[in-house]
Amino acid sequence: MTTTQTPQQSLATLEDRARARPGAYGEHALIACDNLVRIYQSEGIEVQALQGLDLLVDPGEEIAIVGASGSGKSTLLSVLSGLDVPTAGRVRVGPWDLMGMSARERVEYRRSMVGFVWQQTGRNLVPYLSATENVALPQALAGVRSAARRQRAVELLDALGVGYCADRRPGQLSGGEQQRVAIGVALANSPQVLFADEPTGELDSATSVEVFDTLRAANRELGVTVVIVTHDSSVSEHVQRTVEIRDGRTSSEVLRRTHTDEHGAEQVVAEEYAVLDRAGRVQLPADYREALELSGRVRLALETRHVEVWPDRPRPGRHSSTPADGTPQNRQEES
Ligand SMILES: Nc1ncnc2c1ncn2[C@@H]1O[C@H](COP(=O)(O)OP(=O)(O)OP(=O)(O)O)[C@@H](O)[C@H]1O
Repeated sequence: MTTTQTPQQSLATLEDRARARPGAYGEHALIACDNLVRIYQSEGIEVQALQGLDLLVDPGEEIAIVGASGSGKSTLLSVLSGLDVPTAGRVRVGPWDLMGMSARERVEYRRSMVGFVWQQTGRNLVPYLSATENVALPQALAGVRSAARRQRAVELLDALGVGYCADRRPGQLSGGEQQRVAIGVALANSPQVLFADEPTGELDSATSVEVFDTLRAANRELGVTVVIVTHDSSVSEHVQRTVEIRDGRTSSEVLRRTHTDEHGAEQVVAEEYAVLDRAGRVQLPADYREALELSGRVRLALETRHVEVWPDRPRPGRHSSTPADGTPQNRQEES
């Protein structure tokens, strides 16, 4: 039997199908890195700094990106800040496609969409200007009128808890105060994203906590999405989400959330997740691999709600490599 569709029906069918189709990768994210590759050529040697990195950051998140030296953090930050273009992949921040920007668009992107705090305080602040004048400066470059920029500078410094520093120059501020004023400078032109590169690298741990608190205030009270890049893994105590980069790829995440127990007391729970990339690859943490001596080939078993990973170890007196303490149904056995 054949059915005939009216033009309206077929149009409705097409629309339904289009709506049911999965959206583009990361379409609701503010920052979407899709399979980013960055290859450096240095004296005939190729270095793959980013090796297919995927990362999504939602609007309003505060995240930290951590990783050992050489893992690719600075390369990723250079790409996201519009200073460098990846070799392959796609990267979008808000409406800006960072792969296809002209030089002029890059300047505009850096001026209006993103703000920066660098590790070296000298790079963030002009030494002969007061804190207020430092925060007013980027606004002047963006064409904001004098009275309005001064008012915003004062309000920003107050909101960040460093209003008392307003009339002091950087040389009259502690390292922590300088970085907190620098956060004000970064937020001067109301960017949607704040990138902080090792913002506490030159500070002791007590002062670092104050800077993290200020970044949190920027995130929670002013609604700015905050991305902190650091090699300091203790940062995960100060943010809700920590993404670890290993060998140029996102490898694991720590998520912190507040849990209320049966007595009404609030507890912070931190859970570690592995990251499954879009090709289905997952990196097992080193301590898991070492505990079970997992290496090379492993056996997978699909269970109703989880996947098991077994060492591929022969049992004494057997030819098969079925694990000694269970019989997983692997894919080969099922088919
Ligand atoms: N301009 C460049 N030319 C050649 N190789 C580079 C260049 N920049 C980075 N690399 C290499 O790319 C890899 C990733 O470097 P990257 O600086 O992104 O790592 P990182 O995690 O930021 O390290 P660190 O914490 O030490 O700054 C390293 O092997 C590095 O040597």
